[in-house]
Amino acid sequence: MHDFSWQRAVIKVGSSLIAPGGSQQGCSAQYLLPIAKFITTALAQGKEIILVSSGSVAAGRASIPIKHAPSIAEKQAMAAIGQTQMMQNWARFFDQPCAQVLLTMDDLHDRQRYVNIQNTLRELLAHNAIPIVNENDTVAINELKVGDNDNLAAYTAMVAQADTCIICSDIEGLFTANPRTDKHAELLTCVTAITPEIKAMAGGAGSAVGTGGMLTKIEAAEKCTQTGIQMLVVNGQSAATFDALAEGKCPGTLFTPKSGSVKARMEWLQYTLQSKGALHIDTGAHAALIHKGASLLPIGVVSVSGEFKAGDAVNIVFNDNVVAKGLCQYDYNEAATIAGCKSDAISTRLGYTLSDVLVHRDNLVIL
Ligand SMILES: Nc1ncnc2c1ncn2[C@@H]1O[C@H](COP(=O)(O)OP(=O)(O)O)[C@@H](O)[C@H]1O
Ligand SMILES: N[C@@H](CCC(=O)OP(=O)(O)O)C(=O)O
Repeated sequence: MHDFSWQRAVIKVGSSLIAPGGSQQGCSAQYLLPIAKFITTALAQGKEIILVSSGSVAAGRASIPIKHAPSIAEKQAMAAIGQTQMMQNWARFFDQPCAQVLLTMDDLHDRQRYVNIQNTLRELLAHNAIPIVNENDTVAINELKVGDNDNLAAYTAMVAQADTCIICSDIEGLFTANPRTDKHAELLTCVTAITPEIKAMAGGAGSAVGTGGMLTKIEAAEKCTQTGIQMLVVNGQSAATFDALAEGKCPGTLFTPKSGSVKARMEWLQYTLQSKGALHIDTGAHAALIHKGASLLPIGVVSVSGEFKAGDAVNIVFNDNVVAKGLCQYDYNEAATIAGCKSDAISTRLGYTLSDVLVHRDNLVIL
């Protein structure tokens, strides 16, 4: 088993674990206790977790007993019923509040909404809530869908700036071929590059309730590892899996981040992304950014220039020198309105608060 360490993880739980009885029986707690115990212990150690939970359609299916293959509208109705059941199923395992976060691809594409999701997740983690993310199946049409929760977990890990994405499935990990159809298939314990050979190993879903099978897990691994996030595929049906994970061992397949990928993100921010404006800062803010590794608060900003939207890159300027670059949480008008004000006064000035900071440390590079 390969060792791994982590601080902020997305844990994705597939439909086969939420509704193991298939379409007849709906939600079940059968596999959730070891997962919940692992999460509770990790939270107590100061780690941070975001759940991506599938299962709304599979859970809701029991309440809409139809003999034919469900239409899109019928599936959306199943999701609407099953989503609340799935949330309740999780909630009974935690003392912490469980927070429902429903997303579509459209939300992830839109810069302002992307920043909003990021801020909400950050706030939920700061208040010890457990975000439980799923696709907003009741509203998403195919064109606006991520389509499967493996890729959704990868996107969530990116938005949440997690270092790890753990995919809990009904199988040990990635095998050289689908072990349900090939008895010679062998488990790969570590994948360091997503090559065409690796992609060719992946087949489709293994159960009636699963979506995408290993194919979508490989796509997710590609997204994660390219952005500096390690990804694991493990068997969520086995309690021993979570004992191993708690000891920092990967009992399934570990996909290691592409070398230089974290640096690449910063390089992208520094060199590729064009700055759309500037935040001019005072001495105190300059010292906080350079010496304390702090985020940029509005109180340290003396003036704002340029035309930018929330989520755009801006230069951070001190004494006419560009000292840093980062993604601004607010648009130009908002930033100009709150420049110089204390974070707790943002809502008085704007009528709302999107974030306490103008540029979060995670989205900032010192030049
Ligand atoms: N190369 C492979 N290695 C492991 N599993 C594979 C492979 N190719 C296809 N699969 C199938 O992928 C299934 C897991 O994906 P899926 O059915 O979508 O479940 P989940 O609900 O966990 O996402 C396995 O049960 C297995 O049948
Ligand atoms: N959003 C869907 C899950 C789609 C999905 O990817 O399912 P799975 O392959 O079980 O992770 C639902 O909640 O039913």
